[in-house]
Amino acid sequence: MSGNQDLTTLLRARTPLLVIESAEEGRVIESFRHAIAQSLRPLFTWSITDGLRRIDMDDDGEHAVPDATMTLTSIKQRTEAGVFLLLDFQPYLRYPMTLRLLREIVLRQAAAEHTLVLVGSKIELPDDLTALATPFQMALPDAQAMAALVREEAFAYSRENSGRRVEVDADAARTIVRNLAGLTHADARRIVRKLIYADGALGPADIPGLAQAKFELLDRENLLHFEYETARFADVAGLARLKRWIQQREPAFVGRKQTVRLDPPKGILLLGVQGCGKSLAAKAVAGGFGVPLLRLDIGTLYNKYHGETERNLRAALKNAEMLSPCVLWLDEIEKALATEGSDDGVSRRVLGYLLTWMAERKGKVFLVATANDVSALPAELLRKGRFDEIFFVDLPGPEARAEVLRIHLTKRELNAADFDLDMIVAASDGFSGAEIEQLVVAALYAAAAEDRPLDTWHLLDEAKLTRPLSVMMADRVSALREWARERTVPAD
Ligand SMILES: Nc1ncnc2c1ncn2[C@@H]1O[C@H](COP(=O)(O)OP(=O)(O)OP(=O)(O)O)[C@@H](O)[C@H]1O
Repeated sequence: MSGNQDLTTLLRARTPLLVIESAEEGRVIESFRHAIAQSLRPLFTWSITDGLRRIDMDDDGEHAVPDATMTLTSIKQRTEAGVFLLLDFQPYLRYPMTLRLLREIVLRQAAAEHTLVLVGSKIELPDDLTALATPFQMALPDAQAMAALVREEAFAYSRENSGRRVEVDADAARTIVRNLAGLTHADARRIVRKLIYADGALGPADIPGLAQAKFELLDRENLLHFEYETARFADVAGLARLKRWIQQREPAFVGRKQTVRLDPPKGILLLGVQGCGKSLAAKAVAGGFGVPLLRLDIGTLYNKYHGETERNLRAALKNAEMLSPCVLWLDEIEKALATEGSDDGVSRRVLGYLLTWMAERKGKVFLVATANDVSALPAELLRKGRFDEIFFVDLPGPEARAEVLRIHLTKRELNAADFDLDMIVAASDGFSGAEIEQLVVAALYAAAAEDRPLDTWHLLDEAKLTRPLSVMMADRVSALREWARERTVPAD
């Protein structure tokens, strides 16, 4: 359960034991102060430092000593039913006497209908108590509360800086408020303060920093990778159709106002020959949408957390939703989802969960799955409607090869016009983008060894020495192309 309304209901119902996992103790206490007004019961807090204190009215100064057992005994003896917030009580849950007293109070073996509330960042109950406890989740702040929090922080900055006003870009501020969703008050406040105090302004330049800070807060278990480097489409040679597809969908994905209502795009599968730019394209999709890129390596989830794959997948996808709008990249999806083999049905359950999530996800999470080996991909994943489109990323044709050369020469501060690109393009037939890049890298070493500037001949010599994958694994590549012809759309 969550929300202040629900809390009032739980107190009215005289729920005997509530468990609240939250690091925001102050907010929990405040919520109870509000909720208690209608329940007509006295409200107490207990902590090891202050003992038991009444907080809904002036304290009577009659504090029980901080000892946990004595406190519970005194609660048990009270005839007037009260609500008791036990702060950081976890360490005492290992003592038999404490547990017995808790159970007696909760089971109303005492006369009064008390409500005990365990509050702490992490609370693990013994089985006996779990059955008697009601977990309660504090409501996260809504957009209105986030906007108020941003205003408060801007005001605080101004007060501390001799009245200097924070420069606020209205559009960026709206995006910031939207992107704070999913954070607690304390975390959101920390981030906003950092953004404001960095330069006394809130503007578009703060949005990537916000995504990164939010990622660091949410993905504490390192289930996802935040890809700091997203590519620009200009860094990717070829793939014209894929680029056009993304550009057409960008307004609908980011939610820009349009005359016609378009369904937001959900995701694509990039299948293709190794080294032809699938990973690069995934990065460029995030760059094209102007949102962060998160990579989920399902294969690592299996190895890293043996026996907890499904729980972690669920947590990773939830984190991605909290970080939306974003692109979620599932790399080498076939390795994780191959349902043949003996892993006790884990991959089948993982696939099932992923398919359900794809169909029902709420946040703006655009999925980019990449795969090399179609034979290992489960048929369910390829069924119509799962992805918006399945693109095939083939070996680059002559024009795309020239572009790959231009991109990688320019990256190394060389002028592509100084080279005979036509000759190199002809000599690199069947090369992948990665192999062409390697050509440039190796030729540069050869030129450096001769102490001469790089020229066309260095590149041609290296091309002669290269045996591309498409030759070494000709059968596999042609089988993949054959398969793709009928079932996919060419990315170029
Ligand atoms: N179309 C391209 N344009 C520019 N560079 C490219 C292109 N294709 C590949 N490259 C270069 O090759 C590198 C490796 O390519 P990338 O990892 O994107 O291929 P991939 O298809 O994902 O390969 P794999 O299936 O092995 O993961 C890229 O980082 C980039 O430098």
